Amino acid sequence: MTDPGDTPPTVFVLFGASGDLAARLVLPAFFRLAQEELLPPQWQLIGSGRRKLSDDDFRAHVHEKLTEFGPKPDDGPWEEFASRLHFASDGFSVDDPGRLVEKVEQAEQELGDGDPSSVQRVHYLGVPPTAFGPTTEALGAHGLAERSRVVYEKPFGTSLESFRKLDEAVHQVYDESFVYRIDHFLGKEATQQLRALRFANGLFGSSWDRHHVASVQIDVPETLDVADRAEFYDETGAVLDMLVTHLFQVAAEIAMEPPATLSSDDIAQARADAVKAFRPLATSDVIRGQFDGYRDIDAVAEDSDTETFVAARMYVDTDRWRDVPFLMRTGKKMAESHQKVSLIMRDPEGGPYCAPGDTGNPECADIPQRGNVIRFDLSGDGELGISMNIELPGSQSELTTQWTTIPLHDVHGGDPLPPYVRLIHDILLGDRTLFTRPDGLEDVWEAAGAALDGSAELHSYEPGSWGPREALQLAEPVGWTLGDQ
Ligand SMILES: NC(=O)C1=CN([C@@H]2O[C@H](COP(=O)(O)OP(=O)(O)OC[C@H]3O[C@@H](n4cnc5c(N)ncnc54)[C@H](OP(=O)(O)O)[C@@H]3O)[C@@H](O)[C@H]2O)C=CC1
Ligand SMILES: O=C1O[C@H](COP(=O)(O)O)[C@@H](O)[C@H](O)[C@H]1O
Repeated sequence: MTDPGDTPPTVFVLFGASGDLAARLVLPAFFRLAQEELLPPQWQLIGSGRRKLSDDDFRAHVHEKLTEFGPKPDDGPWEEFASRLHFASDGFSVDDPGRLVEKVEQAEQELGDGDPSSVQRVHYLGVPPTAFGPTTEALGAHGLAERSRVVYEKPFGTSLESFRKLDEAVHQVYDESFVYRIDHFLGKEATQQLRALRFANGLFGSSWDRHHVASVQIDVPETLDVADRAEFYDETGAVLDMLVTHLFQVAAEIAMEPPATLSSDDIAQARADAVKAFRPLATSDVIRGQFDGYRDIDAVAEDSDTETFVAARMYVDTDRWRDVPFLMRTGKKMAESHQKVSLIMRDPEGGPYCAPGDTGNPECADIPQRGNVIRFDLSGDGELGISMNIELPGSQSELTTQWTTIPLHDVHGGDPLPPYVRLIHDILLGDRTLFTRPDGLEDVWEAAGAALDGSAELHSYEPGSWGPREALQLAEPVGWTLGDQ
């Protein structure tokens, strides 16, 4: 991580500071950054909300949430951290800025060492998506957009139309270079490894195409329920919550052509170009599912047809990936929780070994199915894995599949960080590499095709299963590498 020592004094405004995202992800990330000494030398955080809270009330709230979600305040430096927390009550809108403008001015007087205009502002919109537009407009109207970066949570739009409307509203106030749209899967440690493994290793870079890869799988089953956020979930569903956001961005990281450099512009451009090449999903390429019992949850409509599961088979229309299925799957209340990205390598041809059932050479010896896989585990600190077919040591002549793994927390000298810690650090330093751009997002809606247009049938599935049976057929002939293939 880059030393933040040169970062100017910073006022960080957290809209939605009393909400769930702030409690579970943003405030813990801030505290971790303080622990790692990765915050600017001079900073203050102002929570913003419609309720009335004093600074001390807010500090008590943050203490309670850190105690619940970690890192624990007792691990320090809590007192120092708490002294930099403030709260601006009474909301923030074009008509009424509440207490926010005066709180920001006060912070800038304290931080600016006689020059408040030397203080940079970061506005983090941890509010419901419907509040993105009005809050941005209010930032412009009350002069708080000056000297600032603005951060949007996902989803940034729920359709092409709402995306364009929001994008226009944001650009009325902000130049694109100051806008940071979060997709936290891009901030995961193992996602960074996709680029490193491929572009820094000739062995893998030369295999990264349709000649060597039979199928790409981005598999994110979750055992998680939705009962504690049912209202949000019933309006959103798995396609918007996960598929066209996180899974598509990871697919773009895999599918991208080599960027000219590692600059943030080149990488974001490569990712955006990859999304542009996604072929719109056809109805036969999408399986939507809903777990049995979903409609009995409070706050879920009795006749809800929101999907809690989606599997999709996408093709990327570039010469590199022609005819290689990108299989994506995610759902709630499934059998197991994983976040695994796998490149399943093609079986060898023309030699003494071949795939089971290969009729070309009746003499050849069978190799294990899906024996050669490059895998990225995005969960937790992340892990890389490669499976190979090797000769079983001993007297018998037999192949077996063996995995070799690199858990990222074991890498000597490394210090894996949770995605929100990494992303907030990048925002403070002005590095936009891991954030989405409007050109990349606009094409997402086109690619979503049948996943969003309502043409894909809704199947039911048993809680604790791997989803509807139909999703298994989607992955044939290679099959999913997880679960009951
Ligand atoms: N929770 C999560 O795990 C994740 C959330 N997100 C995204 O983060 C954002 C916030 O999510 P979450 O914290 O769960 O949501 P919440 O419903 O908890 O809302 C956050 C806060 O925003 C304020 N708020 C609510 N409605 C409005 C409004 N109309 N205008 C202004 N402020 C409002 C409320 O504070 P007050 O009443 O004090 O004003 C509330 O506490 C959303 O965009 C969500 O999609 C993204 C990934 C994960
Ligand atoms: O954004 C979201 O992501 C989580 C899964 O990601 P994790 O890294 O927090 O495990 C998902 O459960 C949630 O539904 C979705 O909104």
